[in-house]
Amino acid sequence: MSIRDAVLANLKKITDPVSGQDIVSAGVVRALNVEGDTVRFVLEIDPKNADKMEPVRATAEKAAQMVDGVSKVSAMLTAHSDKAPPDLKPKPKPSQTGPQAVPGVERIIAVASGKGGVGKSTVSANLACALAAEGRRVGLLDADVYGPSQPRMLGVSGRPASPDGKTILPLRNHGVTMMSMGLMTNEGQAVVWRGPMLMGALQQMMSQVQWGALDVLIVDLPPGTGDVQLTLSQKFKVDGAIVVSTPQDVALIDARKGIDMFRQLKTPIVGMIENMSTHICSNCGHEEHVFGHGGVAAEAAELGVPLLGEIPLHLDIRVAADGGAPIVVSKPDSPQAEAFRKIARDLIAAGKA
Ligand SMILES: Nc1ncnc2c1ncn2[C@@H]1O[C@H](COP(=O)(O)OP(=O)(O)OP(=O)(O)O)[C@@H](O)[C@H]1O
Repeated sequence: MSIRDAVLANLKKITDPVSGQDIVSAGVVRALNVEGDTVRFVLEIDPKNADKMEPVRATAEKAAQMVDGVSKVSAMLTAHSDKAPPDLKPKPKPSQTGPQAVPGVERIIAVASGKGGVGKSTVSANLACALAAEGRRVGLLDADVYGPSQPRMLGVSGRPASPDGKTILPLRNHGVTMMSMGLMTNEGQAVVWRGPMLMGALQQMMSQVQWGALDVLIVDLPPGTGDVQLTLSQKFKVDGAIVVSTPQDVALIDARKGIDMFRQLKTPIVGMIENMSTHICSNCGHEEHVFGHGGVAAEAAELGVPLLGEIPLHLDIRVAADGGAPIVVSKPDSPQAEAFRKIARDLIAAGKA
């Protein structure tokens, strides 16, 4: 186990007195940095809890110190307000054209799929939580207006507040700051989203939601190659796209269309993920390939894009997502969670997330 993983494992044993979760899952541990035998991290807290959190800081420092190979630890408390992170967005100049960065957001990664139902939202939720567990500041925008699923997957309910009528306060769980376009409409009300409306809503999500400072904003796109994909890539500087596919031919044909679209839009392709790869029976351990296996690896090789990982088809992944705590949070040590966590670690190591 690396020093970083061992430190994270020790920090996970400490409870955040505010949320009741462990301090890593609660997103309190930030900017964990290991250099040789020196470990540094910050605990991001609401300033009004400073007194309560000082003993937690001292315990966290000791916990990191216990790890073999660590000789120096620096843990600091930094102020953060869950309710209203500082608005880091200067008003855009009217003369600005072309794709823009979102101030305060270091990178935007789009998660796309050619075909619906291949597990794009499940992958987005697990990647977001896995990156947060590694200490990254992560935002997740559910841009799937036709079937928003992130509130359920991340276990958040309620509607986002807008105290001043201008800014929108996102929701937060498992260390991930989340906003869903589906939450902007009335529950149970079918909405026909037309192109201009979608464009307006997406821009509103980027510029009016108080994301705070983020290392990475993951955008869970609707399936296919429609208006949301176009608007996102044309209006905002998208640093990379991940295309999720199952191994079947029908899904792969659509995944190829997705990759073509991003290439035309000049959005760098981070890679492909095969979801619902091998299935291992939870009763007998028998391995079978429900949708085939390796189809995405072959397609990725043909298209010249990296294969980021293969996620097994496993009942626990669905049950966890339906239960509001993705598998990387509810069973972080399972092989299923490890498949997601490895992708997250590789993305960080490659400077992509
Ligand atoms: N690896 C997996 N193992 C088991 N179940 C999975 C896996 N990936 C996704 N699922 C399940 O498949 C269903 C569809 O997944 P999900 O909603 O993530 O797909 P999607 O591609 O985002 O769909 P849509 O196109 O409708 O937005 C969900 O019930 C989810 O829990």
